[in-house]
Amino acid sequence: MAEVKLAVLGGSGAGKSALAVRFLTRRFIGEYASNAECIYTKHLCLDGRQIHLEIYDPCSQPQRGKLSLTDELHWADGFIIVYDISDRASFAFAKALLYRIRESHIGGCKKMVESSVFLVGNKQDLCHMREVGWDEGQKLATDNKCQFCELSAAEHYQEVVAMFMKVLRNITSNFKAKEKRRPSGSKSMAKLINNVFGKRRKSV
Ligand SMILES: Nc1nc2c(ncn2[C@@H]2O[C@H](COP(=O)(O)OP(=O)(O)OP(=O)(O)O)[C@@H](O)[C@H]2O)c(=O)[nH]1
Repeated sequence: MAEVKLAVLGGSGAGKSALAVRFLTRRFIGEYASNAECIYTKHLCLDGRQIHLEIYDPCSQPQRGKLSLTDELHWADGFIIVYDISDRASFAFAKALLYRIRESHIGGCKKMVESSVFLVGNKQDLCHMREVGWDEGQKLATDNKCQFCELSAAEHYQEVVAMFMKVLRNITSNFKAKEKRRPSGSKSMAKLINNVFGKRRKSV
């Protein structure tokens, strides 16, 4: 079973917990304890493939033992970067997070990292209090070559599921691409030995 680790990152109050819980339980819960980070786990079937999913939802309150951003970058296979369309500060925070992810693209090649990052403008239902335009979000995503959508964890269950499934598909296709790229050491070594000794044996 493929293990997928997804970090949902963003500014305080952007709706990280609301999005994760909405995806996992279909329910929108108004208030979450913001002093606890959690890792939700879920088994799901994606295109016929069993996935063991871990979703990391950090807490915004400074806390002893809390994962640092560097830890989060090393831990996750993919990222959902959330901002609140009615809060420009959360958009600035999302921009800084995207920069850090691009700069750190640990292990994976740049393209793979970009495809496993999804920028989400949450709280679209608060359009009367909008501070960040859709086009600003789209431009930030284009500049960072990642996917983008605006939605509302409060009102859009289907859109939330579709967004999570899209980023999970990208992550698992990255896994397959990495598998293909991995030089199968044993095979190439066996081939090398065979070529060397095989030839010699033949010539004897
Ligand atoms: N109107 C509206 N409110 C939302 C939406 N998503 C989350 N909220 C509210 O925004 C507040 C913060 O939501 P959380 O999910 O706790 O946000 P968070 O990013 O996990 O917050 P921290 O844990 O403090 O970092 C809560 O009061 C939610 O009810 C949404 O789509 N629309």
